[in-house]
Amino acid sequence: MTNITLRRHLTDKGHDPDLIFLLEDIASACRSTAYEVRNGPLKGNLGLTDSTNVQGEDQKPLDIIANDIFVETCANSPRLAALVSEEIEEVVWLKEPEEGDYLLFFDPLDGSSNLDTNLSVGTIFSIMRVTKDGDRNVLKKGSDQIVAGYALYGPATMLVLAHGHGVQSFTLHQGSGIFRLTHPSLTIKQDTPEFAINASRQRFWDAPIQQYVDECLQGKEGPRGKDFNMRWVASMVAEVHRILMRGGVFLYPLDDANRAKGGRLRLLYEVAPMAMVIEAAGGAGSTGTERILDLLPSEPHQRVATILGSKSEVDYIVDLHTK
Ligand SMILES: O=P(O)(O)OC[C@H]1O[C@](O)(COP(=O)(O)O)[C@@H](O)[C@@H]1O
Ligand SMILES: [Mg+2]
Ligand SMILES: [Mg+2]
Repeated sequence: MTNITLRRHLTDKGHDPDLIFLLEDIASACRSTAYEVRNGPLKGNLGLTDSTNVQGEDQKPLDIIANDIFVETCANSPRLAALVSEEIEEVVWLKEPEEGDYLLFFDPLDGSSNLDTNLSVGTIFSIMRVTKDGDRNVLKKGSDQIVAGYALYGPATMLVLAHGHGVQSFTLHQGSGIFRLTHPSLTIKQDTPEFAINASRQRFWDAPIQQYVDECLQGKEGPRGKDFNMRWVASMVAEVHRILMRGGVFLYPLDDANRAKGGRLRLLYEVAPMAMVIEAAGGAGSTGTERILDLLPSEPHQRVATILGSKSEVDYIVDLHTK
């Protein structure tokens, strides 16, 4: 562990004090969420609530608790103009937007189907800027993000950030509650023998995904000439973190069962932030036909096909789509 705290790191990189203020609020919300997740079974916060979110998905008590923590903790950030959350249907405007103000996008609890089984979950977030006074447009490209990252609530709580200076990971020190820099420069291996996909959906996949997985499963005897390993945690934060640590590719493609909805994962607060982290670490993110960071959303909760991870593997899957 180094002695470099999150605040010191952000200050050393010369960020605007209002942005540091907002990032410290986000870190504080992640710390509180980690506490609630750890104590979920003791506080009776597992299982389901009676409510569903805007996407028609069942909400868990901790989805709502984490969302409330983020709204309460970040709403007073001086230059934060609006919040877009997976758990809130409408954009929450906090002030009249002025040029240079911030927009915060977040998935308060990602992978929440893992809560009842005590597996890793996380929070995903992204920050963009208001480009002119009075502009209430939150539908911006991923390439407009100025900071993106996630918190992983695993055996250790980690905060991973991409903010124009590579990718770093900070680990929450349980005693002091301070996030300390533990991984100063994360890069993703270009090549990987590991893929992640929910294989129970195989009958719905399009031909390029069928071919890709089929070739991986053939191993050394197949056209790829090497054996592949497979993992599926069903928690995107956990999968992306594994990919940052040891390489790999994550797929949640468009398929016959999710095509009408546009895919499974949400662009603005799940996929675009992860694509920014992955690209900043040297990886790639694509829908199969387009770079994720180039997509212009048409609504705040838009879903998108997702292929993220080691660059040569993502490129290989994109090639299969163009053939
Ligand atoms: O249950 P499935 O279909 O495997 O989907 C798992 C995916 O859904 C997610 O849980 C969606 O996120 P939420 O938990 O925020 O709804 C991802 O983290 C994960 O990759
Ligand atoms: Mg999610
Ligand atoms: Mg969620």
